[in-house]
Amino acid sequence: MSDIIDGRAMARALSERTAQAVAMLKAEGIDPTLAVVLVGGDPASDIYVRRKISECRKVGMGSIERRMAADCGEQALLDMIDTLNADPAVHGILVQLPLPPGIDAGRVLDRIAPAKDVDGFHPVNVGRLSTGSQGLVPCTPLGIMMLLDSVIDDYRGLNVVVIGKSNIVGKPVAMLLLEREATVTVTHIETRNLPDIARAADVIVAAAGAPHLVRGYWVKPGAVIIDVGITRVVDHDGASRIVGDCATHELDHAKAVTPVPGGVGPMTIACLLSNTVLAAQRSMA
Ligand SMILES: Nc1nc2c(c(=O)[nH]1)N[C@@H](CN(C=O)c1ccc(C(=O)N[C@@H](CCC(=O)O)C(=O)O)cc1)CN2
Repeated sequence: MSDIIDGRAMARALSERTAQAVAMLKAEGIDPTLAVVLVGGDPASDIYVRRKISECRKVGMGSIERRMAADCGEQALLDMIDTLNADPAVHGILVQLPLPPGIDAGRVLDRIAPAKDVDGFHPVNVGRLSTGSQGLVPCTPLGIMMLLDSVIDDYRGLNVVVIGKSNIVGKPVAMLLLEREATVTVTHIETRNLPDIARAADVIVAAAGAPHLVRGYWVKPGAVIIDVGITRVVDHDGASRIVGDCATHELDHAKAVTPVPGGVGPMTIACLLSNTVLAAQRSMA
């Protein structure tokens, strides 16, 4: 039977440490504050934004919520970001993704001041991550590394297969793993013989957004499996539930797996708060 890596418990522990760091900053006269921008009315994004604001409150962090209509226009959004960039009371800025059609996400993310880019998506932070220098690291990959650290001491020479080459998860997590001297293979939609490649892995990070893509026979005994997928499916009886990228019920021979829900997802928001504390601490310097 494989171990289940409890993302909820780890996120709670991280948030407790963040709450302590927030209290220390406040004692020094800094009130760490996160600005969250939501454009349009995507229901899932609305839930994530509410959760981010409520988690800020729980750790004693300040938050600013800015909601804009889907048709607000790119320039209005860029102006909003300029205002938040210039506000010394704001330490972290996040624009919830995806953005509505007609708004260029690249231009929007480029506009956020790198020192306040707590999502770590700005090209300056992407560059810092790829050169192993100090920047802000994207939240989901940061959370994945913390989950992996709970079961792996030494990554040197381990074969890691990352499934999915997104800018938010696949590419940055590959960079973090390379930094630890793992041997990293990033696969994507055009990759041939994916099951064979996966079967050679000591660690699989499945971030394809394809429900139950990773089957039991893809996984070698003792491998560690990180499931990043979150897809809502509707059962025969009409009830909806969330499933990951891995057929977890076939993975008893793995060493450890992350559940969906309750694995990587909760770490994303906890890491967002810890990145905001980091940005606030750096702003003091
Ligand atoms: N600007 C950003 N946009 C998006 C990001 C991001 O990191 N920055 N990531 C995702 C959405 N996301 C946070 O924004 C996010 C997704 C899922 C979860 C989560 O806790 N999921 C739960 C299950 C879902 C549920 O119960 O509704 C879990 O896995 O246990 C948190 C945050 C895209 N956009």
